[in-house]
Amino acid sequence: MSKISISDLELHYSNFNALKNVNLEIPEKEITAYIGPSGCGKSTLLKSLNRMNDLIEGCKITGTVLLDGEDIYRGMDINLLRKRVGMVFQKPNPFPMTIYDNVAFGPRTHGVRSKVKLDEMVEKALRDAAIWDEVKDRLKKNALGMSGGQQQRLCIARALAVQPEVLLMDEPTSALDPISTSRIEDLALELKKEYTIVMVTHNMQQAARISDNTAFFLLGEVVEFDKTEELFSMPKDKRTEDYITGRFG
Ligand SMILES: Nc1ncnc2c1ncn2[C@@H]1O[C@H](COP(=O)(O)OP(=O)(O)OP(=O)(O)O)[C@@H](O)[C@H]1O
Repeated sequence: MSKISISDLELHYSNFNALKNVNLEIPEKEITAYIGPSGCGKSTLLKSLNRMNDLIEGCKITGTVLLDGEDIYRGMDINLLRKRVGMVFQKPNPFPMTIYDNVAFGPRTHGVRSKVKLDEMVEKALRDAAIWDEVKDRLKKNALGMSGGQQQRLCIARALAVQPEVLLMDEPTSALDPISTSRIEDLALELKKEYTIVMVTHNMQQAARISDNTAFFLLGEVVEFDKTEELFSMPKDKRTEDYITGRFG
C-alpha cells in the first residue's frame, strides 16, 4: 500500500520548470531512493513531500501529494504535516545546545512538558537512532562537540523524537566517512520496520544496497521507477541503463 501518492506534480521556481509531471507511489515501511545527476530535481521532489518549498519565493506547485489519502497541499495543517513527515539533511545540523535539548526540542514544541515523559522520549529516540550508548553519559554536553557521524545520528534522533511516520533523508551520508556511512545505512534498514523512508543519494551503490524502490530522475522528470533490483539489473529505459552503467554525464 502507498504511504505517499504523488500525481501530476509540476513545480516551477519562477520560470524554471524543476519538476515535470511526476507520478510516484511511495510504499509504506520501505526505503525509496531517488537517484540521478546533479540538478535533476531529486531534492526538490523530496522537499515537496513536507512542503519545504512553500517558503521559497516564486515557487509554484500543481498536482497532488497524498499522505495516507489526505492532500498535503489542501487543508492539511503544515505543523502537523512536518510532525508526520520528518527530514534529515545532507550536512548534520544539530542546534547549538545540549544533546538532550536537541532531541527534546520537537516534543517540547509540541507541548510535552513532563520531565519524566521527555526523558523517556529522548532515550527512545536516541536508542532508535543507534546512538544512545555513545551519548547516555554526556546528554548535558553540547551537541557540537560530537563527531560528524554522531551528529548525523543525533539529527536522526531529533527527527524521530516527534514520532513521525515518514523520514525524508537528503543525501544523509554525503558528508560522512565510510564507517559512519555504513552505520547510517544499517540504521535506515532498521528504521524501515517502523517508518517509511525516502532518500536522495548520489551514491548508486548505496541505493542498490539499501533501497527497496528506486526512481531515476533526469531534467525534472522521473524516467523510471521500479523495484531497486529490477531497475539496476534490467533497466527498461536506455537513459537509465546509460546512467547506472556510468556511460552518462
Ligand atoms: N530555490 C531555488 N530557486 C531556483 N531554482 C532552484 C531552487 N532550488 C533548486 N533550483 C533548481 O532546480 C533544479 C533542481 O534542483 P534540485 O536541488 O532539486 O536538484 P538535485 O537533483 O537534488 O541536485 P543535487 O543532486 O545537485 O542536489 C536545479 O536546476 C536547481 O538549480
